[in-house]
Amino acid sequence: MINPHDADMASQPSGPALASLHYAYPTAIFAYYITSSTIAVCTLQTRSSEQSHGRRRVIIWLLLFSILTYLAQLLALLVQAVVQHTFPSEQDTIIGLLSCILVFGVEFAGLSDSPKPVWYPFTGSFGIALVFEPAIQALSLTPRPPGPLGAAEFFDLSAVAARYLAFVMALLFYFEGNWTAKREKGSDSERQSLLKSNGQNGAPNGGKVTDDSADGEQEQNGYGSTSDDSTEESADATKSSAADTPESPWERREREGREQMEKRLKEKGNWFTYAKSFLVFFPYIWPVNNRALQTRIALVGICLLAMNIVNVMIPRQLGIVLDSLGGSNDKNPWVGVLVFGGLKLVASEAGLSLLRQYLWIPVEFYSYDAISTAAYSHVLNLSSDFHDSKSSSDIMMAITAGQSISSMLDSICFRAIPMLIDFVVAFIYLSVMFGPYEGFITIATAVIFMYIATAMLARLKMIRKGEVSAWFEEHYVRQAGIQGWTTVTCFNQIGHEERRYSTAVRNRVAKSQQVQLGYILSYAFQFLVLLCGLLAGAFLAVFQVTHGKATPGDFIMLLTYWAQLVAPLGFFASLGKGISRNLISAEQLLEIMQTKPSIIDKEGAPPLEFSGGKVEFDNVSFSYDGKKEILKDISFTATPGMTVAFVGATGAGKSTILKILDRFYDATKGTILIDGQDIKEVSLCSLRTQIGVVPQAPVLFDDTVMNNVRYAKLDATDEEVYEACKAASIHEQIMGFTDGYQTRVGERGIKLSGGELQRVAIARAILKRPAIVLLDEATSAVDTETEQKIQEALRKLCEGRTTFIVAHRLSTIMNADRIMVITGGELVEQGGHDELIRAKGKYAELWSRQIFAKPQDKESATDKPVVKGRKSPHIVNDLPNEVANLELAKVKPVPGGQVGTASGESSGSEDSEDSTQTLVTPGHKKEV
Ligand SMILES: Nc1ncnc2c1ncn2[C@@H]1O[C@H](COP(=O)(O)OP(=O)(O)OP(=O)(O)O)[C@@H](O)[C@H]1O
Repeated sequence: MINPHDADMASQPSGPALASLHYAYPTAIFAYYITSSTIAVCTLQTRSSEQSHGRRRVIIWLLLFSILTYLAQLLALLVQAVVQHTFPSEQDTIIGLLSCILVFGVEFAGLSDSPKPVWYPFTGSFGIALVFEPAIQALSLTPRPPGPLGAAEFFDLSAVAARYLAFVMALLFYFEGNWTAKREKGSDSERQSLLKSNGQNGAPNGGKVTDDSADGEQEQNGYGSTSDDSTEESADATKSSAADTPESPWERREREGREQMEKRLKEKGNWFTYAKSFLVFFPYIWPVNNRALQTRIALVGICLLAMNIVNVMIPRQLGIVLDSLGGSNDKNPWVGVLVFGGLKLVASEAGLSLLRQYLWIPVEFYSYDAISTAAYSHVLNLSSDFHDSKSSSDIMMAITAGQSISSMLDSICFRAIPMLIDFVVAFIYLSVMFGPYEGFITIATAVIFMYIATAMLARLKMIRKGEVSAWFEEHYVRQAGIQGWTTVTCFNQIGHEERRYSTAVRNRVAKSQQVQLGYILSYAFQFLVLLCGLLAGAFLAVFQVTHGKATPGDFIMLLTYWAQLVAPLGFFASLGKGISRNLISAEQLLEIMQTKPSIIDKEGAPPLEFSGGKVEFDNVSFSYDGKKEILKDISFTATPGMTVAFVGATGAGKSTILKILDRFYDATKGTILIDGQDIKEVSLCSLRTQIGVVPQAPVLFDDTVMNNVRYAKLDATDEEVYEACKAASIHEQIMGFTDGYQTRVGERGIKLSGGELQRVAIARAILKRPAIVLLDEATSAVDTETEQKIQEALRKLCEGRTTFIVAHRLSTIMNADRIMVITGGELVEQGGHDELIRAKGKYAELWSRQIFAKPQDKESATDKPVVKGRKSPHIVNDLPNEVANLELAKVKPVPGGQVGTASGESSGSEDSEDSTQTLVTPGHKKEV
């Protein structure tokens, strides 16, 4: 039975003070929670929160209990209203209770989701509740006539008291948990042995697994940190399978980007300063000196604002039309429909949206153009240390990441910001139309929706990762089967490949189905949240209409507005994920843009003034990584026109000398002078203009022979190119190609033979007419005639020029003006061939080892395929028989005919440092 006094209470409207408290209470909690959580996230407190709280689970239960008390109060009020047919006049009480359920529901979800939360957003909310709850209760009882409490009043009061107690207990448990944790920490450190226990970081419990909380969350210390097999087995299957599968290149890139982002985020300390580092891109996004584009951007902004206004006007107009049809207003419905049609047109893809996109096109391409070209130019200007440390595919991916910055801005400017404005407008408009709670319901529903949608997306992450791995696996198996078709067929393994592929496809399909199911469930749940919000809003609107405070048209307006507002919410929920993915890509580009080239011109560096080409190395040392010295105190002088050959074991540092001479790297100690000028003091461009390089494995562009040769001098005439090719003894051969000089050479010059490739590279160097030539001499197996042609071409290239050769052929070494023997980065000997032989040192040793080696089997070499880009053997004895005999004559034969034995046995080990042969070097018998 309902007490007549209770009925009085139910129908009695709240006073203005109580009503405002009903409004203010959830609003204050919500505002505090959102603000403090945002601060915690932005200042990275959520990341550094390492401690799990011992009483977290109890506090979650207490919070749930409080939510249930709100629900109980709400139900009691509704039952009372239905039974007494006094549909509640206390709208502020009902909406207040609904809002409290929503707000504390969000907190409940937040607390349950994070095992190690930042606490102040929660404890602060409980504190605020402790102030508001008694105030509201006191005000609601004040106008009450004296007498015993009715059943409803008693129930209400009990619910509030129980909730109050729950909040107090939650706070007490929180402080008690903190205090216990502190005390345990203190006593642990007191009990801790002065001597560290066996490398376990002094773990006081001897490494035992501790259950540190009532939650049962385990923190593993010491020995216990080794994972238990049984636990692993029972772990989430998806997780373990994801951990087992090897990382795909895509996953690696994602992981590295994420790690990079987290690292920088930690360094910056919070999201604000982190975001500031992206200001590097500002000039590429904002057309700094372009008024026309700036005007377009301003017009786009106006379009967006206009769109926000139209978004309110459409539902409002629909309401007006409906009211005019129902007679609630005297407006002409025909005109109303026409206006409605006009507004719809403006809002459509043929209206403002068209105008906005039209205006935006040049701006969008401006930023693509600016970012892409700036990134590409920056990468090209970076030095060898950068290019040697990054894979080309990673660099290319990073350059295309410019696109993600544009799309991130697109999402933020054209979708996120307009949506936020829409919500603020909706909040204000609905608050004015239907009272503040209608607005509040809108905002609260949107926030809860996004919270839930984001949480669900995060839960789907692991399954999605599995799907991507399965997709890569499928792709890999398919590609391997098709690429290796010949092998598959030769070994009769078509059946095996078919089975392998079908397993991969089935695995991928299973994973995709899981993801799909996850999405469907997530959408269903999100829809339910929106439905709850809509019902709450509609309930309030119906209340207003039935009480004559609003028209049916307003109700229709609300429904239309609601539908319009919530439609893009799905996008908003995934915005965070999209932005973080774009940030990861942008991070990779940012890292490159922040890398400074290590080899740069000094300010106002003059050009190199060439006068002959004298090169001096003065105590030059070098290290690639700053730790291991690759070159140690190298000093020598090469006079103009001299040919210097570097010999030494593989990895001795010969090529490195050429690299620092061409300033691909700078010497870490000492100076390099060209014609008396320090190469670090002159401009890089002028230095490289004077130097011509022929690498051991030349790389050509996938272009015509003509364009490849002309690359050395872009304005060279055809005649000049022909001349260079003639000098390089390749002209005739090129003329024999199907398209002559217009023949395309294929990727990296794949369609040319080894000898042709080398001579095209030499022709290119000849066309450049360098003053100094750097040659990493190749020893590809080519036929005698080609080899002679190459030698001839090289002779023409080096004629009269200071030349440095990393020499692999005995003939080159012996013909050099000066031979430099490099061992372990040190210049151990230098001098002419005969001089060094007489010195009986390291060179004599190397030389004698090779001179007894069987010369290349030149007949069979003609048929050998040339392996391009392969490191050549250390030194090759390419001497013609007569010269070899002459050289051999320099060696005194020893009794026993050891010479003949050595030459016969060493054919396969010319470059082997370890081969032990009994050899005779000038003057003495030696074991090598
Ligand atoms: N970019 C690099 N970064 C780090 N170390 C490098 C780099 N290039 C070469 N090195 C190391 O420097 C040492 C000298 O290399 P370098 O290429 O100069 O030897 P080399 O005498 O020319 O050998 P080879 O005759 O086989 O070409 C080697 O140990 C090599 O591993």
